[in-house]
Amino acid sequence: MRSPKDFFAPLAVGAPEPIRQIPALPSRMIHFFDPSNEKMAAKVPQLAPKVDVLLGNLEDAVRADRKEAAREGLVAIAKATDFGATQLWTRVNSLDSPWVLDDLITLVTEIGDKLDVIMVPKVEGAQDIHYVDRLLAQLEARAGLTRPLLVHAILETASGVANVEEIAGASPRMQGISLGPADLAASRRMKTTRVGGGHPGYLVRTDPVGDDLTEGRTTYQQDLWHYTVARMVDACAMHGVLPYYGPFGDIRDVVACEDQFRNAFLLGCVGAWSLHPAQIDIAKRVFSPAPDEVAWARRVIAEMGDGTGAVMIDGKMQDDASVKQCRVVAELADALAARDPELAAAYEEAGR
Ligand SMILES: CC(=O)SCCNC(=O)CCNC(=O)[C@H](O)C(C)(C)COP(=O)(O)OP(=O)(O)OC[C@H]1O[C@@H](n2cnc3c(N)ncnc32)[C@H](O)[C@@H]1OP(=O)(O)O
Ligand SMILES: CC(=O)C(=O)O
Ligand SMILES: [Mg+2]
Repeated sequence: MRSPKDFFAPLAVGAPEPIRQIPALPSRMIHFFDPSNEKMAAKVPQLAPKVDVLLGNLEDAVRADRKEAAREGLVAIAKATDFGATQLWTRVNSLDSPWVLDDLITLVTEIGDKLDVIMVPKVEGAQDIHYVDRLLAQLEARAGLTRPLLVHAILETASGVANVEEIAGASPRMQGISLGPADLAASRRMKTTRVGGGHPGYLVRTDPVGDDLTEGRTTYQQDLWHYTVARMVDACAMHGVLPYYGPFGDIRDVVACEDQFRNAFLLGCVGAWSLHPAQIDIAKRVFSPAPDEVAWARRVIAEMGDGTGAVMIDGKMQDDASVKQCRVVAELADALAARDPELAAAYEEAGR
């Protein structure tokens, strides 16, 4: 086991100092693109100002015979593009694949100064993060990087979920964790055939009235991902890293996508993946607190003064605990407004 003190020292001579706090940068949508797909790649410069995070995907959804092209495509795009305040992330291939070593060596060496976060798929436990942590330190030292790359784990195996707390705390590089519902469903041998979202068969039913077991019994669909998302949020909060909902594969169903993203937002997630341009605005809308909620939060904070004691506002009791929730909302709103002038104006207007 690593001593907590080791977290303050680089894992290779010449590597940058580990960071002590994960920056709370806006990351409402992690927008995936395949750098080997010319049509998608061509859209990157116009998408960059519209998203918080652009992610060049090298793993699943990139054909095996396009892996090298995707890696080289990402290097070329990163070198040629000014991303402004938008973060550039990548998802490398899984640690047991024939591609991941070259992914990491090439990307850190060629564009390590442009990349913010490396997403690692199919993380099973702290050992996977430790492996990546040391390798990144060696590569950073060799590339002369001055800023450490951060690591994001995808929670998409049964053992990953069982070990999520140790994964979240495995390295000072840990930036966040995303739910990976598709691989997770396969790993758990769930009987679904979808990428995220609900299932009409997963439900509860009200009791029968009299002897009729079929009529008049309302059913309520349940959320397949509630347990995992809630557990992931707790693990992330415990270790100061950020939780995300992952992908919603039914691109056409923008309504259910918004519902699933909102559940994750309310439970504590800071963002979700957008797989298609149609999902960008959904994530932006959902993961930006609503202007009336922000106005309310700011009002509670103002009326609570030093934040202690109890007051009544519009018939609702407020105390130290509710003001803390309001600060979460207000601080998120401030961070997003600093990046998004339209949102800043909407928050301003709602507060009048
Ligand atoms: C379980 C997981 O691992 S999820 C993560 C891995 N999966 C991914 O990354 C998937 C990324 N997305 C995609 O591959 C595509 O969006 C698909 C396959 C889902 C749909 O692609 P298409 O059938 O081309 O969608 P559609 O025809 O609606 O696309 C419209 C336009 O948007 C472009 N586009 C589609 N998705 C993206 C994207 N993610 N980023 C940028 N542009 C995109 C298309 O190239 C097309 O461009 P055009 O107008 O110049 O022809
Ligand atoms: C997100 C992802 O990789 C999955 O759902 O499998
Ligand atoms: Mg996966």
